[in-house]
Amino acid sequence: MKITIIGTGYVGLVTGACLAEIGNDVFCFDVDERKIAILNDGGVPIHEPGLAEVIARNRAAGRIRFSTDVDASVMHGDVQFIAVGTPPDEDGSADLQYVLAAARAIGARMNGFKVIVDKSTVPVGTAKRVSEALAGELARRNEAHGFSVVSNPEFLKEGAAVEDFMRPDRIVLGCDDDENGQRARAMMKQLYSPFNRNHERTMYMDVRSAEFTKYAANAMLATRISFMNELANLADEVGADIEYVRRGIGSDPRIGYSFLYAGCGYGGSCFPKDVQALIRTASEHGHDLKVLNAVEAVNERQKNVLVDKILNELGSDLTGKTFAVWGLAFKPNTDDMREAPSRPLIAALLRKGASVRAYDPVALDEAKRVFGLDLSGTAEFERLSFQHDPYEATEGADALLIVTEWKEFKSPDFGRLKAQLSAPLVFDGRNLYEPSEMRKQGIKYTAIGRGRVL
Ligand SMILES: NC(=O)C1=CN([C@@H]2O[C@H](COP(=O)(O)OP(=O)(O)OC[C@H]3O[C@@H](n4cnc5c(N)ncnc54)[C@H](O)[C@@H]3O)[C@@H](O)[C@H]2O)C=CC1
Ligand SMILES: O=C(O)[C@H]1O[C@H](OP(=O)(O)OP(=O)(O)OC[C@H]2O[C@@H](n3ccc(=O)[nH]c3=O)[C@H](O)[C@@H]2O)[C@H](O)[C@@H](O)[C@@H]1O
Repeated sequence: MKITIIGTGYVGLVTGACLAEIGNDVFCFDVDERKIAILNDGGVPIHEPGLAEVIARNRAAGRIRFSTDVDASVMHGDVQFIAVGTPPDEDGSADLQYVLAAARAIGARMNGFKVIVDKSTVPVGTAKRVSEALAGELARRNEAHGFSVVSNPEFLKEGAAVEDFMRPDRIVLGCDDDENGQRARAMMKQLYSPFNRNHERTMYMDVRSAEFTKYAANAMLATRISFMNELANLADEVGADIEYVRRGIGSDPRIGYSFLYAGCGYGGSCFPKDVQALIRTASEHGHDLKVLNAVEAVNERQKNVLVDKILNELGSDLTGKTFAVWGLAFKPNTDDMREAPSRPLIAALLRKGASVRAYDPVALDEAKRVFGLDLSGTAEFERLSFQHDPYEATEGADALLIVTEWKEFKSPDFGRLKAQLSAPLVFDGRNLYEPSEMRKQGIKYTAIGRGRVL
């Protein structure tokens, strides 16, 4: 099938590459000339395991190409995926300007039946607005081509995006009931049939329910995390260990083990913005989503939990102290720094007078860029440095802080750490180590919700 992908970010690029991998003819369009130039030079602008290989294979086979040519992109695809960003607006609602710009670009050029797929995460009612934008452009041109807008939200996780796309838990398709909607549904069914393998994973529903499903999924996952973080803070107070509690409740299949890890808060480009957007949608309909408001508030507080523990241990003036920070990306296996808990943590330490030496296996360039945007020109920025080796960061530091659970941090050389740190202090925002083992190593270890064993 001929597919156009509009927006070559995390979702668009993975969608395009994976659809090419199963034999489709894919045209990836972006307005960002820099990204397209990198892709046309054989590079990949983001770090996503396995993606470079899939792109290289399909480029060599002639099944995927990258361009900033909007006319060619609209001409190419019978199916046009909109995978542009939907960042939060000032009031927390999803900013739809890029989605609607993409819709208008299609409407201004289409010359035959098209299926337009909303892949971006968009609030209930957006497909209707996309339809109106397309119809408006067609009316302006005095042309009447058929089209249908399908909602096909994406559930992939960064760091495992290719794997998630190729082996989805489910494919949600929201289609209209009219003739064009049925035609679109048949095309989408054919497009996704290779992913269904042994049983049908595709779920058909109306467009609004599909749009809502995406927000409900992210809101539920964020809720589990904030719930566990709140209990972890209580565990610290009452002298229980949240790791035992996690295992104890996860074994109940009605609860399950996934997404029960307490930590220093959830980040990323999606949970924070999608929780906010759902709260905003609700308030537009006169509803106050009490649970989700609490989920967000708990997460905001949780991003400070490591700073609180440090101040508790070292006192409120951190002038002259140096902290090594391991892990900057919002989660492992990505270079994405959007809403990363490392950002407010490092900013707070710098504000308190400390120096920070930061290390991340892949996010250093992106970290330099975002901290430059956040802090450049300030006195604090002078006290922030980036290291290319984890032990360069810890040499002579007053404490080590762990913010992202990269695999390479799971089994460090504790002897070396202890010898390097000016005092053997580790503050772990991701509960990577066994407290009893740390005690044996002679390291003072503070984690999240592990009060009983400390
Ligand atoms: N990042 C993730 O893990 C997931 C993201 N999503 C959703 O998918 C959407 C995209 O997210 P990301 O891929 O992370 O965003 P991104 O920011 O990585 O990429 C968006 C791309 O769209 C391009 N773009 C903007 N306006 C355009 C236009 N008019 N025409 C062509 N290209 C345009 C930008 O230049 C950029 O390259 C968002 O709605 C997000 O919530 C959904 C599931 C997972
Ligand atoms: O809509 C989206 O963009 C995506 O958002 C999340 O994916 P992602 O943001 O890539 O990463 P997650 O693995 O969900 O982690 C999000 C944050 O939660 C934190 N987290 C996760 C799990 C956990 O148990 N505890 C916890 O603190 C992570 O450290 C990270 O900061 C969802 O998991 C995807 O299904 C969804 O498609």
